[in-house]
Amino acid sequence: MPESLLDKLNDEQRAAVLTTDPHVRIKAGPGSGKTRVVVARAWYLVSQRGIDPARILAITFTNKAANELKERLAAAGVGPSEGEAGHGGGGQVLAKTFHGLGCYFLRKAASTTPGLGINSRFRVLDAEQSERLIRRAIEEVDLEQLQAAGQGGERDMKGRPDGAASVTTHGLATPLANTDVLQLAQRLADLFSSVKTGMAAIGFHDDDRAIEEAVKRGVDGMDGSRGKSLGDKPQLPSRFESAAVAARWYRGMVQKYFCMYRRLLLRNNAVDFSDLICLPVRLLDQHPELVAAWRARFDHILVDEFQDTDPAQYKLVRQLKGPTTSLFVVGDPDQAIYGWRGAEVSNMSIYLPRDFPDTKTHMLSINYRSDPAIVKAADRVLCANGPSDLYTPAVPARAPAAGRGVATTLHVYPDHKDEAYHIARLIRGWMESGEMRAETAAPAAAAPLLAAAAAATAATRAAAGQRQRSARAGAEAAGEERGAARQASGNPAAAAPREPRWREVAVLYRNRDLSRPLEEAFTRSGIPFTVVGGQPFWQYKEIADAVAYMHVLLDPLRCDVFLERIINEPKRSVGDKSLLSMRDAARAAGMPLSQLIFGDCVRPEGATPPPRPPIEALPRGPADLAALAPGIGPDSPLKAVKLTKAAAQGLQELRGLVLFLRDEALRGTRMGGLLQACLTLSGYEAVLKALEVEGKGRKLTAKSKKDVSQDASERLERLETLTEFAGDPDSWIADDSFADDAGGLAASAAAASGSGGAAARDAGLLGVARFLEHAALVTGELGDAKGDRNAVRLSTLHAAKGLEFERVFIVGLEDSILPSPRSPMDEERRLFYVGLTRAKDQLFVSYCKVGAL
Ligand SMILES: Nc1ncnc2c1ncn2[C@@H]1O[C@H](COP(=O)(O)OP(=O)(O)OP(=O)(O)O)[C@@H](O)[C@H]1O
Repeated sequence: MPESLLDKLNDEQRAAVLTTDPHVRIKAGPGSGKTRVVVARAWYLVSQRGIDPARILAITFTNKAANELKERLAAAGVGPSEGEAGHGGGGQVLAKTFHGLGCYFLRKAASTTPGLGINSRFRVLDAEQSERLIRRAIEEVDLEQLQAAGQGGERDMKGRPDGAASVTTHGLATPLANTDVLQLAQRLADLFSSVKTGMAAIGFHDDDRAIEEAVKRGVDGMDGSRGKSLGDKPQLPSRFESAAVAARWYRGMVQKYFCMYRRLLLRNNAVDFSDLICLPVRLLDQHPELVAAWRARFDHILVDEFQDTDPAQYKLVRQLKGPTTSLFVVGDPDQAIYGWRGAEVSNMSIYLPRDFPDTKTHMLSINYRSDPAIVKAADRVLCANGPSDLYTPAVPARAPAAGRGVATTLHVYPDHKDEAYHIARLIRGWMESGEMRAETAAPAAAAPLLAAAAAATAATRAAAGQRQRSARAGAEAAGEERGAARQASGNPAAAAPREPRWREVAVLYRNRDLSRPLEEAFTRSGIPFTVVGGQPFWQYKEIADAVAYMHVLLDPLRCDVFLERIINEPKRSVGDKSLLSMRDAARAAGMPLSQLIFGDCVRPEGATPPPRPPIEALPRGPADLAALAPGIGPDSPLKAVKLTKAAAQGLQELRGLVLFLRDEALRGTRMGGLLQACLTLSGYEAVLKALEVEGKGRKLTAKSKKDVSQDASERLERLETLTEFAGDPDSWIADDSFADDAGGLAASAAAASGSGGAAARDAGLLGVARFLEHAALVTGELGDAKGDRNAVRLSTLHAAKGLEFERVFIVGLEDSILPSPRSPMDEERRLFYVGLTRAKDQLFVSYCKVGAL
């Protein structure tokens, strides 16, 4: 393989790979072999130029791309072999996403750099967790303002005067319902991210002036270029005399929320996704010794999908790049589709050649993927964006496909239901006619497997909430397979059907809403499908709850955002009123809520836990837990909190649970075991099991058609998937940032394993920390957990980036949908271009006369 790697490149690709220029920019059109070039470059540097692999840093945009890169490097002999931790030590290329790299950097830096406010066991909050914390920040600011205004008395859950949720500022009270807090938090999440990125990019990190300025820029940026307006913001007081005053007020509030949010992050020993880039940038700005150490580490930095970098990411690359480090970036400005989240295509088109004037540009223009008609159609869409320096017309490598019909067609339908129905019919037709079936018949023994595959597809669909219907459809599909096979021949050996290639078909759309009619039509037609970019697995409530329990277990004294999530989940009588009283007590005592609750009962990290009780004394459920924790001491501020008897009992059970599980972790119990024990002992599983039995025939809500029992069994299924996953560390430890420096966790895990032996990689608190890091870093990318099922892909255009399919449908080409009025037209064209160029053989684009769903 290694010798032939260069032989597999075309002239353009080879010239790029073999370059000796220090700064190289590769403009790679769709289907032109970007990944092939990055892999070949790393291989070439190591095997032909004798570079130590550990002196190469490869940065990708998604975990999927990072994994693919690592696999291909391993296959080419320059990556970690199977089972090895890919941490870049021991002569391995360090291949990370930007966020993975930031996390790796911060874990190392947090233990040696004072003043960061987090330790090296910091946790990474995913988008949903950050939003939760922002909601808490809004509530805290609100409360501070109320207290400053001298308003007390009865309060609701958020500490506001009962029944009158309000944001009070400068004497102006504005009704702000809980739904508005939710909305505001969503908007602030985007805004805070752009504020942080802005501050990092210009090198202002901490002082109030810098924050004020960055907030102003962020707010103004949202108003203009991102298509949102101040008027969009929830419940702006109507009595401001002018828009300018309203804007000033809003900025002032945003700044307060921002500062409070940062305080809460530290209190939770947490960073959010933007921090993973912005904190390393800040540390490198402020600590020249870190810059020197990191720059000395790499001779070569390779960056994939460079067009999607934001200003802070680009700055990080420059900070890590020493004067003699070579920079090799690959990207396609014509596929830049993330402007809405801060990506700057100018990093590739303008700033790189400006910052490194000797930058050499290579063009990869040969498209190996698509039929020439598709290449031509896509190019025409792009040309409408006007001239660009880095544009070269794509050259199709393939000849037009013979006998496959027209490569590109436009369809018009009356409405989206009809559109979905016709697409389903077409796809079924292809499979039934044998046109899209595997070339060779599956071996006879595989027939049951085929049925299993169809049923498995249906079962996976169940995870998205359509279990019974899909299962029926899957079973029908499988039945049809068997029927067709029986008919085909009386010979049992020849009865094996050729497998339909469902996975080679994709339906792409601009908005997620458009998947609904498609899902319905496909379910009715028995077409196995998977929704990419649907609800990510990690964001299902029960999964997020289980993860929150593990966070509490890992760091029980700094975990408020997770503790509040599970304090009454499952119900243990610790309701809103109790929580509010405890929050007050914690505030008065100047400590986090988590410390108030667990401060006197959990053992610190390095402590030796008592021996495990004999089997008969082990707890079996919530009722056994209370006795495990010591009673609340007379000096504890918790003692003064007035709780009902039931709430006090519930709290004591939670204390017992956390103490027990943490002791188990300190004894070296492995991650999968801890998770299972938590779900059993907390009663979480039992509650769902009871609902599964008792909820038959009851609807979840008046509106929802879903049955309580069905919902419970789907949740249980997902929890089962999670525990299985947790019990298989190879699937989540490959690339964690604890590899070199576990901040004491490795030592405690080793100690826990006893007799000086090496602890399992997933043992104890280190195992928990590794698991949680994986969960946080992949959380946004897991719409379609594995992506390897044989099913039609339903996907947003954004989520289809980097993928390819034989036949692609792009639906909903209507003015209000694609192009979206909320995004600049040139970016919408690029998005369309990305969609078009996913197709290898056939492309179907459609719009409806009545666009509304
Ligand atoms: N030199 C080559 N000879 C033959 N096939 C090639 C060559 N280079 C790339 N390919 C094939 O072209 C296809 C597209 O490559 P790849 O997926 O790397 O494209 P890409 O540049 O990442 O595309 P996009 O940006 O559209 O996602 C792959 O199937 C790949 O194997």
